[in-house]
Amino acid sequence: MTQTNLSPHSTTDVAADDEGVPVSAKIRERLTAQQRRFFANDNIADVIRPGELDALLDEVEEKMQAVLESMVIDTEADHNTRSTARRVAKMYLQEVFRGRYTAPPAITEFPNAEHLNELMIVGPITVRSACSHHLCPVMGKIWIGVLPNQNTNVIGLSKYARLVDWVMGRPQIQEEAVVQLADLIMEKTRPDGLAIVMQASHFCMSWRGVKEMNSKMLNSVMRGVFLKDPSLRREFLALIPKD
Ligand SMILES: Nc1nc2c(ncn2[C@@H]2O[C@H](COP(=O)(O)OP(=O)(O)OP(=O)(O)O)[C@@H](O)[C@H]2O)c(=O)[nH]1
Repeated sequence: MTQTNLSPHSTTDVAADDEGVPVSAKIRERLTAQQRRFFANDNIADVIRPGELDALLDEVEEKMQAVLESMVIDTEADHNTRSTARRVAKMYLQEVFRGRYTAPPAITEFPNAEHLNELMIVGPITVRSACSHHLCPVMGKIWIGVLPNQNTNVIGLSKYARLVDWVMGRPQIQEEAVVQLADLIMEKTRPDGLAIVMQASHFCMSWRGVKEMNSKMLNSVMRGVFLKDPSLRREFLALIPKD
């Protein structure tokens, strides 16, 4: 049996036979072969092989450097922008868009031993995201309401924040982000009902464009009993603090 001693993120275990092919092309090829979507708000962690994230970082840095050069910025002489391409590549891949490139957070599930069936609300959970259109920040908050049943898995409170962080750490549009989050929580916990409200400021509307400083987008998604029971929906909405 052969054994490798390579670390999970070593660049040296990227196959040598396809040297010269950009790592993004290799990853795209796998996604296409699986007939998988790879939109900005899709997670592609499972097709990224050990070492490839480091190679992707180098590739994005190189392309970002070309963007700075096309913007006629003298990154050699300008000490402030000398490492900007690397910083931006790291920011995209390892920070603000890491929800595309990393596996979902581990979620510890507990059986609903006490047969809890009362409404539970968690929030506000901070949202840090970016819009798919301009890659401008989207900053906001989310409230999640869960109506469990006897078979629902109970998950730790902090795990809701981890799931929000994972879904929002991708270029998103708000309407799709809440739906992705709802699908994920439904899949993980299988409650009788789920309600999510998100409120966010879109910097593409304040920093640029119409330069509207105070408007926010508010949207919600309701699943299961929240769709059928108006009084439960009202109870959830009434319990969310208005600030
Ligand atoms: N529905 C929706 N729209 C969004 C979201 N985030 C940003 N937008 C909008 O997406 C639109 C992109 O519009 P375009 O007309 O293609 O881009 P643009 O010419 O730069 O538009 P302006 O922002 O009006 O200058 C803008 O109106 C943004 O305000 C979101 O989460 N949901």
